[in-house]
Amino acid sequence: MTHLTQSSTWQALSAHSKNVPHMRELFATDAARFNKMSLTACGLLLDYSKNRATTETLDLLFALASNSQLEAKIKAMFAGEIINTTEKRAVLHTALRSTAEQSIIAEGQDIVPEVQQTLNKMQGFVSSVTSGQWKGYTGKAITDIVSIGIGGSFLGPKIVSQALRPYWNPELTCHFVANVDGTSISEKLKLLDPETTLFIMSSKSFGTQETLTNTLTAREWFLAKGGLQSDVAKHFVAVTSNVAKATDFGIDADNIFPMWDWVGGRYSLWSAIGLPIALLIGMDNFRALLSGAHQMDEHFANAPLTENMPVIMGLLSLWYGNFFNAQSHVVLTYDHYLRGLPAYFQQLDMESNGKSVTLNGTDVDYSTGPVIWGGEGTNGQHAYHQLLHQGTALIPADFIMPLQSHNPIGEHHDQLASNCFGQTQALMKGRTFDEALAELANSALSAAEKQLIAKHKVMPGNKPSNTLLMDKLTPSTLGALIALYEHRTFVQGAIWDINSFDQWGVELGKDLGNDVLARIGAGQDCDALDASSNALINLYRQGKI
Ligand SMILES: O=P(O)(O)OC[C@H]1O[C@](O)(CO)[C@@H](O)[C@@H]1O
Repeated sequence: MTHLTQSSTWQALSAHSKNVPHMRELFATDAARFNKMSLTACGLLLDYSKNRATTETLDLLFALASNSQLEAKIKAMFAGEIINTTEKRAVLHTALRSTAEQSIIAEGQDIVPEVQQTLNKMQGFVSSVTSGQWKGYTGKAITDIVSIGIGGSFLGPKIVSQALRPYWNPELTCHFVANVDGTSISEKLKLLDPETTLFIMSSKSFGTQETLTNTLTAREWFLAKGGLQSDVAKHFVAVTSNVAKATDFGIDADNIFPMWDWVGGRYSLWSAIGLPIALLIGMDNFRALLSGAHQMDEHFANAPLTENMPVIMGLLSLWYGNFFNAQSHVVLTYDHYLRGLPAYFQQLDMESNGKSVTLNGTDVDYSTGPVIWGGEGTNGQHAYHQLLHQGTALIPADFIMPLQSHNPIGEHHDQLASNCFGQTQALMKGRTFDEALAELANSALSAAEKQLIAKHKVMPGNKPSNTLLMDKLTPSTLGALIALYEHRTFVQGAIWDINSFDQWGVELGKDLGNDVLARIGAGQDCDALDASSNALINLYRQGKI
């Protein structure tokens, strides 16, 4: 057994998990439950009262956090210690949203000036493109941006841009290409005019197959459509920590925006990887996004554990994963602009906490990161919510909703909000057999049929949910919301004693993919691998089954 599962707090949580009353009872016996179990920070309100938690539960969870040295680990991250031990890197995405007055040391050097310089370079670029001063090769202003990148170099820019649609510059459109599937880039290129299109190649490593291939295709298209090699600099810029590789690739040195090893890919939207966002919403709004995230950083670093929003959310999710065998966690956004957020949180959390060994290499004997999934309310209510209400799996849920809509038409927002609050209530209360039977009292069914149908209508309830509210979706509240989930992921990784900042599991697939590519191109049938892989490669080479 690991130290964690051996600890008396873990054992106490395990015993306590069998004795928590149904949430109906918890609400019935405490009218002040919402007041006690909700908090506001950085423009967000978290209602965590609809959880299987009593004061004893929370005390034990906070003790677990303290015993795991969570506060010291938070300090170590903010201080730039090498907490990504397998890659020997500091983890300082928080420095990207620090104030210019701060001083943050990574590898012996204050990194704040570099961060500010890059923001200023972005500012100059954004103003040059949006003012029309930046011209394409025929002298026309840029109308279309194509952002090429994958993983964190795609999801952050795409989903944050989508979320901040009301703030877009109407003169610009942004397209996102990630997948190496030629269909993806082909369909985008069909819409574009090379004279007015600017490509942003985003790759921290500058070595990711998908991004390199898509950029080469974009460059070939540009040249085939009439652009000259000498015009490439007017239409291609790059964001990378590998400046040498980007220049070798042919990107003009002036058109390279730097990022750094101490920024993980899935935490990089705050760096120049966020350039597509900045172009669309303008630099003032981009800075407001950073500032919202910075406020959440301050809250996370300074609030006591018991009043710390990311800590509370991280602990409650761990509670269900480790003590109620919850294998997944659903994120439900009641705002069309936030429809991409579940996919963003999916990479953030699953790439970070999908780990099976502790920092010192011991196999874990507890569950780590759950499957994160979700979608947009109310659509999901007519699809997968059935399983949330009556399925056999316990799936804790986060409901996220702005109180004011950017599009306040008629009764739409009242209906959206009532669905959101109705769902959390239904999950919590459920419906008992007697209630179901009473509802059928006046129906024409026979007594036996009523008994049977009532059985099918029973909903156990006691299904946990958090509700996160904000006044309005703005760059600042969105920044705080995303930083909240980043830190929630950190809290869990810290307690599980895993490295939330590497991603070795992705590498084997990449290596074997490259090996298969070589075999496909080898000009002869493959017989060196397992029977299945050989057959699949050979069928692919023949082009028919
Ligand atoms: O920005 P890069 O280096 O192209 O990497 C893209 C993505 O690939 C990964 O390394 C692995 O999927 C992600 O963490 C990262 O965001």
